[in-house]
Formats: sequence, C-alpha cells, structure tokens
Amino acid sequence: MGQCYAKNVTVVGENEEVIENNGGGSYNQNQTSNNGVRNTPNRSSSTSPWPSPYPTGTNNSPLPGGVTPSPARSGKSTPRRFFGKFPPPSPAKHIRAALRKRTSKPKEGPIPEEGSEGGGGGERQLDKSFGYRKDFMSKYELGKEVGRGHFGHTCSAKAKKGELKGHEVAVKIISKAKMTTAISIEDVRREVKILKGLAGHRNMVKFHDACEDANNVYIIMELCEGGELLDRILSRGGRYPEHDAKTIIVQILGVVAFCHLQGVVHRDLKPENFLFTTRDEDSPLKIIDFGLSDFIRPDERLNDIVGSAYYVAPEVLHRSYSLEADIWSIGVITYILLCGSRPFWARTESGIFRAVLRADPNFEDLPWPVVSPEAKDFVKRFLNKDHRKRMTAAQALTHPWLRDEHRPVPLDILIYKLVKSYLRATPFKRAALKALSRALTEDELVYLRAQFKLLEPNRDGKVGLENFKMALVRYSTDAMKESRVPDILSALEALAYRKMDFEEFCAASISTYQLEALDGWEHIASTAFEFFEHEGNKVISVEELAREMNLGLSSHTILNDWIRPADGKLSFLGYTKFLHGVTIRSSVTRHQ
Ligand SMILES: Nc1ncnc2c1ncn2[C@@H]1O[C@H](COP(=O)(O)OP(=O)(O)OP(=O)(O)O)[C@@H](O)[C@H]1O
Ligand SMILES: [Ca+2]
Ligand SMILES: [Ca+2]
Repeated sequence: MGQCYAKNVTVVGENEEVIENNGGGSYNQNQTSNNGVRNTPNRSSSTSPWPSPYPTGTNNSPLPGGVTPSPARSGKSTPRRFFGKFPPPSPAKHIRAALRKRTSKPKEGPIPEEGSEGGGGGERQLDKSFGYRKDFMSKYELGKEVGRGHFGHTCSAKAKKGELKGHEVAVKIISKAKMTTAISIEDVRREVKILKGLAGHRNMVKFHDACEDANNVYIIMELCEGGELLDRILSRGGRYPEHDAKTIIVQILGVVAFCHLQGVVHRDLKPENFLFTTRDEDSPLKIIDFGLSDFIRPDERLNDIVGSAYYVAPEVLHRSYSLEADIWSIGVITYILLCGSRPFWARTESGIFRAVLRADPNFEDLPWPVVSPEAKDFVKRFLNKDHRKRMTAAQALTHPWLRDEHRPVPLDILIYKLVKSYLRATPFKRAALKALSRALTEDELVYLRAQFKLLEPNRDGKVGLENFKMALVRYSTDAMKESRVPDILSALEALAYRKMDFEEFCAASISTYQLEALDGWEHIASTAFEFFEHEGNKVISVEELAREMNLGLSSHTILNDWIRPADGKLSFLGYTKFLHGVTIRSSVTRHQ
C-alpha cells in the first residue's frame, strides 16, 4: 500500500527532543491483556513497538532517577524544546509495578499476570462474526494507506455504488487475526456502536458503514484529508498562538461535552486522535478512534487502566474514574498547544505515571510568562489532580478564556448529578449551599444561567422534572440509551411536584469541590458564611452534625472544633468542612 508516516525521536540533550520524519510506519499499540489492562502508547519507530527513545543509552536520560518533574521544572528550559512522541517500554508491567508500590493490596483484587486465564477466553471459542454487511469488496475500491494503528490500518477508498458512489471515504481495517481475546472483539463491536450512536455532531468523524469478511472488520467513515492535530502542532514548531489554540480547544470541548452527555467516555484523547477534514488552516477538527471508549452511567466509576501514558489522568492510575479523565487529557493537550512541552514527562512509563500522580506542571518558564492569565487558569483547572475539582467540558466553554456569548453552551450532565444529590440533602445542607450560591461571582453565574436556559424554564421562571426530561430527550442519541443516562431522571422525581426557581437551581447546581479550586474561593467562602450566619446557621449539636455528615462516633472530637462554644452554631471552619462533605476518614487518609 501507499506511503505511511511516522516520526522518530532523537534525544539531543537535556529536555530537548527533536522529531524527525523518517517515513517509517506508525505503530499505535492497543494492547489488550487478559485482565483488561489496556494501553495505547504513543507511536514508536517502525522497528519495534517499544524502542528506547534514548539511542545512546541511559546516560542520555534527560532526568535524574526518582520522581520526575515536568521537563521545564528542572530549570533548564531550552529555547528549542520540541514535543516528541515515543512510547516508553512495556506499559502493563509498569502499571502493575506502580500499583503494587502504591497500595500493598490492589483495590480491585490482584491483577493477574499477562497470559493468565480470565477475561479473554481461549481463541478457539472466540466468535468473530459481527453481523455487519459482507459486501465490502463489491462496494468499495481501496486506495492508499492514510494511517496505521495496532489492529490494522486506515486506507482511503472510493465507493463504487450506493449513496456514496464516487465519493472518497476512509476505511479503518481491523484484522480479525489480531482479535485474540473476547475483550478485543468486544472493543471493536463497541467502537462501531459508539461511532454509529454518536453520529451527528459536527466535530465527530462521520460514520458511514461497517462491513466484515473472514479476515477483517471495515469501518467506513468520512475521509479527513487534513492530517492529525499532532502533525499540525509539530509543523508549527511545537506550539500554537493562543488565538489558534482556542479555536482547537473549543472544537475539542464541544465534541467531548457531546460525548459526555451521551454517557460516552473516550479514554484516549490525544493530538493523534483529532484529524482535520481539509488541509486549510481553518479546517474543522474531527474526533476519531473510539477504540478504547466506553459507555458509562452517570453514577458509575470505571477501573480498567486504559489510555496513553502522557495523557492519562491520575484517577485512572488509581483505578476509579469517570468522565473527568477525558478532561485531564484535554488539559494535557491544551498545555502542549500553549507551550510546546508536555506537562508530565519522563523517560520511562513508570516515571511518567509518577509525574502524573505527584508533579506539578511548570507554569513559570517561557512562554508561560507571556501566556494570558485566563489561559493559564484554564489549564490549571483541567490539570487538577482531584477530579472533582476539574471543570466539565460544558463549563469550560463558558470559562473567561473561551467565553463567547454567541456560541451555544452544551447541556451538562453534571447539573443532573448535582441536582440529584441536592434533592437528597438535608434542609441544613441545602441552607449551606444556598448561602454559597448567593456568594457566586458573575463568572460562575454565566455557566449556571446558560444551563438553566437550556432547561427552558416555564412561564413562572421555574423548572421541574419535565424540563430536565425534555432537555435530555432533545439531545438523546442511541449512545445515550445504551449508557442509561436517562436513568438519572428517576432520582429527580421530587421535582415533579416541587419546582425550582433560578435561585434554588444555583444552590442545587454548584459543586463545592469545583469552587474550592478557584483563586477567589476564600472570598466566596467568607461571603457565603455571612449569608449563612444570617439565614441558615442554626444551633447544632455534635450528634446532629455527625448525622448530617453521615459520620460515626469516632469523629465527634473533631466535630467539636467545628462548632462555636459561644453559641453552638457552625464556625467558619465548620461551615466550609460541612459544605465539603468529606468523611473524616478520607480527609485523614488522603495524603498517605
Ligand atoms: N477518517 C479518517 N480519515 C483519515 N485518516 C484516518 C481516519 N481515521 C483514522 N485515520 C488515520 O489512521 C490512524 C489510525 O486510526 P485509529 O487511531 O482509529 O487506529 P487504531 O488502530 O485505533 O490506532 P491506535 O493504535 O491509536 O489505537 C489515525 O491516527 C489517522 O492518521
Ligand atoms: Ca489512534
Ligand atoms: Ca485506538
């Protein structure tokens, strides 16, 4: 087949990686082991799936051993720092080692060694028929290769008949020979289901058809001729001017917000998985490669470690994550676009994971001093290690860095989740939240107003169950049904009888965790406390407070400090802790 393209990385010196075009085949490994621990490393050279990025040995290591800071952190920023891509060796082994080191006993039980029984099943029993059309060869004429991944490759093709007759398309050809486990077969089935289910968004690659024969599965989609986002970043010397970065990020957020509302988590967001439709500078961007994606219910947490090392979120490594993991990856992409370096970087995969878990990205070295404060704030609010503190994709579109009154804001499933827990909260907790919502700044209100408007309030300015239902139905796709997102409506039943005005909606739809991450949190909290003092702070006993917070007897001594001896009401400290809702145990163990 035709030409393929990939890059090799040559390490020149400390923190400096130069990427060369060597024309070798790109290699995206999508490794599925029997235990479901999967990993797509970045590409490597054509010779080996896991080459050393340091051709002259470990002496060339750009970083000392141990915990690895982001490259710029080492204080030796280089004027020509390029963003390189290379896979560190042996992913799963390092994931296991890192997990073992961190927790003496793994959270989800022991992770079986590769090749052991479980999850995959023997190849002999594998059913590799997908029920797709069998007439691929008679319908399409294959052209040259346009890209390559672990399971197969992507080619251009021309439709010979049907609606698409005469049109160029892209065909991702997935070899059945490489489907060696039940999990890998299920992954392909799910990839097609998700592509099909999510059809319609302007930044989704358009799905046309799926076919199969004895050897392959063929996913027929729109041909994106503008190449990968990664290549465009590289061709611009590693970074984007802020204005252009915004155009990219807005498109990424728009489509990711759409996926998230549908209950689909992508799990492999990286610049290789975004393609431009044309070679034009202002070409639209399309998200591709749902090979690691999954459906997720609003209250569900996933635990399989998948993704690409540089982009993986800390909670994925902790094996308990949800949609926010994608947001972290977009944070990494934004960081790269703005400064040309990766925020978490090391020579080995375990080093990258250590950095992801512990290191703070560098925002001091060039070009950060000349990057706008809004852009910096934006990235920081994505790269928060605490997933609860991250913005959602829909929220991010109303962040001051990206705000545009003329751009519609997508409906945010987070609102549904927060309203659900508000409806279950005690009156005392609701009073505390109401006081907090009254202290919000205009910036936070922009998002809440947009979300309220999407619920199309009734004439009396209130929203009820019907509004929440209609808003979901309006955006519903087959994917949303599959991920059972609408199930969340049953938790909002109370709103069938009791409607909410905008003020109560605000109290119900704020996340204390997210607000805590703001620079202005102290001010918001103290203002909120004043409101609470006037309107909601009642005398509360330690026993009552413990009940409110679902805490046991052992916490009583700590709670004593949260109640003012003078009048028996919550102190400022008590108020903020109460809002937070942390259990005493988690606040003690968090730093271990
Ligand atoms: N619709 C498309 N139009 C043009 N090129 C495409 C299209 N889809 C995929 N490609 C090219 O093929 C490459 C591989 O596709 P994709 O990422 O879907 O494969 P994969 O086997 O899942 O790879 P990975 O190893 O990253 O998991 C892409 O990086 C891209 O360069
Ligand atoms: Ca890919
Ligand atoms: Ca893939």
